[in-house]
Amino acid sequence: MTAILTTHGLCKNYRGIKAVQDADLSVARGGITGLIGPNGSGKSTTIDCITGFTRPSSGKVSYDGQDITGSPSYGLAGIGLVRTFQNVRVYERLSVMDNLIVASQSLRAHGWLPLMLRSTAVKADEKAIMQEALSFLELVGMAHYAGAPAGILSYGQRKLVALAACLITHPKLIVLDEPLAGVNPTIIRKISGLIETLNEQGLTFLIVEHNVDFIMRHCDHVIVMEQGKKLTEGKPEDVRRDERVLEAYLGKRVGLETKGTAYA
Ligand SMILES: Nc1ncnc2c1ncn2[C@@H]1O[C@H](COP(=O)(O)OP(=O)(O)OP(=O)(O)O)[C@@H](O)[C@H]1O
Repeated sequence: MTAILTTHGLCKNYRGIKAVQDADLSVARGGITGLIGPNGSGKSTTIDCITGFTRPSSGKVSYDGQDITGSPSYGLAGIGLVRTFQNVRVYERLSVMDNLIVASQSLRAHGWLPLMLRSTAVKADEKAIMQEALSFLELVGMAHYAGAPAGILSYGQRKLVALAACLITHPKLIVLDEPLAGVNPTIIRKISGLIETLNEQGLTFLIVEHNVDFIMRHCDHVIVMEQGKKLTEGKPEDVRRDERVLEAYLGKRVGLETKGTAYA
């Protein structure tokens, strides 16, 4: 498989802290790549650099044949690179439907005059967006909340809406930052199923997640970070057995398969 995203020599320093050091990473187009590592190993900083939420200190990020190093996040959504957050973000006072419409509208440009006059093109566009938003809410199982304020949703439900808000931008690559953290087993199963279904439809995923069982089951490639550097990468079954990973991630005497997780 060819790479949709690569980093070369990626570094990010925060004053004295080398959060990411010389990381060469690759995400295969059409695959599900997992990024794991102990707390503080640089996973979040890496995806922040990739998705334009922080500027790398040095190194290069390439996506879909373009150099996107340091590009702001809002520009990246327009070329199909979007992400979710560990601390899920929704507009609490807007309805669930409007949350998706805002995500969609950020990519559409009608110009101020057609918008002010609510031209036929704008009205037709609005109707199409609403239909599309509803279909994505149905996909994530949240259509019955379409008219409800997003502020009433549980943490797990917000994660589903945030995923739908990504999908309405028609991404090629979605970066998921700890999609399972803090959600119940039912929503974990829902999110797992959605990732599989969307991937079968051609969507590429890069997933940062502490739930190692989930990563091993769903990813076709796993990258392991330790202390800001790439420790190793490979197929889940190889990474699972790698002594360096066991040592770095969990301590020498504990195998990855023995770590208890909420994943069912
Ligand atoms: N804004 C910041 N300012 C200073 N140091 C930071 C900042 N962000 C991250 N760091 C440091 O960079 C290192 C890597 O942090 P990062 O959050 O990327 O790790 P992580 O692997 O995502 O950890 P976790 O799994 O706990 O979320 C840590 O030592 C962290 O304290």
